[in-house]
Order: sequence, then structure tokens, then C-alpha cells
Amino acid sequence: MKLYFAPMEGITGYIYRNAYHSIFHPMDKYFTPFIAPKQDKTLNSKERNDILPEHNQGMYVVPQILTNRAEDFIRTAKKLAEYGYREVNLNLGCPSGTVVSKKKGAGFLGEREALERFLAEVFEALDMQISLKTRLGLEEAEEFGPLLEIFNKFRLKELIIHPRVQTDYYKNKPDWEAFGKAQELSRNPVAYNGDIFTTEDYLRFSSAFPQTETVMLGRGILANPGLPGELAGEERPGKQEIKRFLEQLEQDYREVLSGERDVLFRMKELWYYLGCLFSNSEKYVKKIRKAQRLCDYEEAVRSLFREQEIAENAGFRPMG
Ligand SMILES: Cc1cc2nc3c(=O)[nH]c(=O)nc-3n(C[C@H](O)[C@H](O)[C@H](O)COP(=O)(O)O)c2cc1C
Repeated sequence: MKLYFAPMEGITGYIYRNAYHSIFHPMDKYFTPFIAPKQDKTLNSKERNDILPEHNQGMYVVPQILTNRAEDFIRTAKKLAEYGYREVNLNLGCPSGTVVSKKKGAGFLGEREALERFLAEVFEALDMQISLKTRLGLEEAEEFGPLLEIFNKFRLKELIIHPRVQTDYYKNKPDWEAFGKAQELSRNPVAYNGDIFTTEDYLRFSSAFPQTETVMLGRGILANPGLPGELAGEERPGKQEIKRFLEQLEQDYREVLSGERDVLFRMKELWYYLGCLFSNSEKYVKKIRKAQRLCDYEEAVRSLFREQEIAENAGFRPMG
């Protein structure tokens, strides 16, 4: 099985990617959080930093683009090609209201004719590998049939399916039945994404879909960076490795972010997920969330490491 690292805006930029890659199981591909091209400019400095080859040494990275304008996609992809990229990914899954109302991300799935024209233009203009990361539709899984007919007209590098619809956001369960049907009917290679948080989830998935060769993991890694290694048969990392990972992240964020508050914000955000890795973590995570200074944050993390263990049943659990 090939394992891909899902793009996660605000979290899995190059700093996170490098820290992960230097300590945990190397992934077959890492997808960048989306680049949203503006009409006047190709990449802003955050986007440029994220894809610079010197910031992504030793990893196979696929930049993701979020747009519904073929000319913006083409211009951005050509820019990425100048940096050495041969593969790009189109975001057809982002469920956020502001994105969807502009008919981008999952919103583009509701504009089938425009989407087909977009893909025709992009494939005509680019000599690059193009993959799609898609949901099933806006409201119903049935929307995917006609979408797949469109996707089948193009030679995609791969079709990565997160089998939810836009209105699900991250609620409900991924629709495995719809995924199975899509996999059967797709003329392009298919990869699966969605709610693989533990080894048990993975085994359940791979016994239901033995022919699926690629799984993309997202929140499962944020909650347990040892998950890909576990799936590859490696031992679960101990507290030492997790600690080293957090120290490296904090140090690298300190180097690139302008002030302590930004570093603190980044580190605190991670604990929404990482709390799931430790036994009895609630009260520590509460303290972490309340920390106003990095030193308070560090103290809360130290006491968690001192007093708690990695939980037997570690794995992402949505809160609330
Ligand atoms: C905080 C966050 C940011 C995300 N940003 C992106 C993104 O930039 N591009 C994208 O295609 N998907 C994005 N996603 C969706 C994930 O890539 C993935 O499809 C989703 O989390 C389901 O996979 P999982 O259940 O393994 O987490 C994001 C998800 C989260 C939770």
C-alpha cells in the first residue's frame, strides 16, 4: 500500500512536513496545502516558501492548487514546473462556505460543464501530471456518477476520493459504498482518503477494498504521527520521539515566524489533534489551550509528558 500525506491548510506546511519526515515513517507523497492563485500574482511568499525545493529536500511533494479558472491553474502549474515540479493536484474538495460560494473546491463540483471545460483547457495546455482530490458532490453521493464520466475523459495521474459530500463537512461517515462504485467505474487510478485514524480502521478498509493501492492520511497523522509507521509494521514511537518532534517544530517555527505569539498559536493548534495520543490528556490540553506565553505552554506539555503515557487506543477522535 502506498501512503500519502493529506494537505492540511494552516498545519502541514513545509515546517511540519520536514519535522515529520525527519522523525517518522517517510510518506510516498506529501501534498501541500492549497495554493490559491490571484489573478495578478502567481505565488505569495507563504506559498513560495512552501514549495521551494530547498525547503522540501528528500520528499516527493505535490503542490495543490485551488481555483476554477483554467488560466490561473495553468500559470501556477507552469511556475511550479520552473521550480522542478512535474505533478500538480487540483482541489475539488474544500467544503468551506467562502470557497464553495465562489464555486471553487467542492463548489466546483456543482458546475459540471465549467469543470469539464476547465479540465480540457488545462490538459491541452500542460505537459505535467495532474491529479484531482475530490469529494462525491455537493449534497448527494449520486452526483458522483456524472462527475466520474467527466473525470474519465482525462488521463489523470490519479483520482483521490474523499467520499463525503460538501454539506457533510467532516461529519457523518465516509461513504464506502459510493467509493467502491467509483473505484469500479474509474478509468484512472483511484486513491482513498477519509477517517483512517487507527490500524484497525486501516485493516477494515483494506479488507473491504483489497484492490485499493493508495491511502491518503490526514488527521490520523496529526493525532498520531506514528500511524503511518504502524501501518507499515513498525513499532509505535515512544514519548521521546514525539517530544523530539515537538521540539523541532517549535524551534523551526521560532526561526521563521515573527513573534512568540505566532509560534504559540501554531503549537497550541496541534494539540487539538495530539491530545488524542495520550492517556487522560483532557486537563493538560485545557492548560495548553489557555497558555498565554510559550513558557506556560511548555510547562503544560512537560507535565503531560511526565505524568501520562501514550494511550493504547490512540487515534484521532473528533471533539464536540
Ligand atoms: C485543518 C484542515 C485543513 C485542510 N486543508 C486542506 C487543503 O488545503 N487541501 C485539501 O485538499 N484538503 C484539506 N483538508 C482535507 C484533508 O486533506 C483530508 O481530505 C480530510 O481531513 C479527510 O482525511 P482524514 O480523515 O484522513 O483527515 C484539510 C483538513 C483539515 C482538518
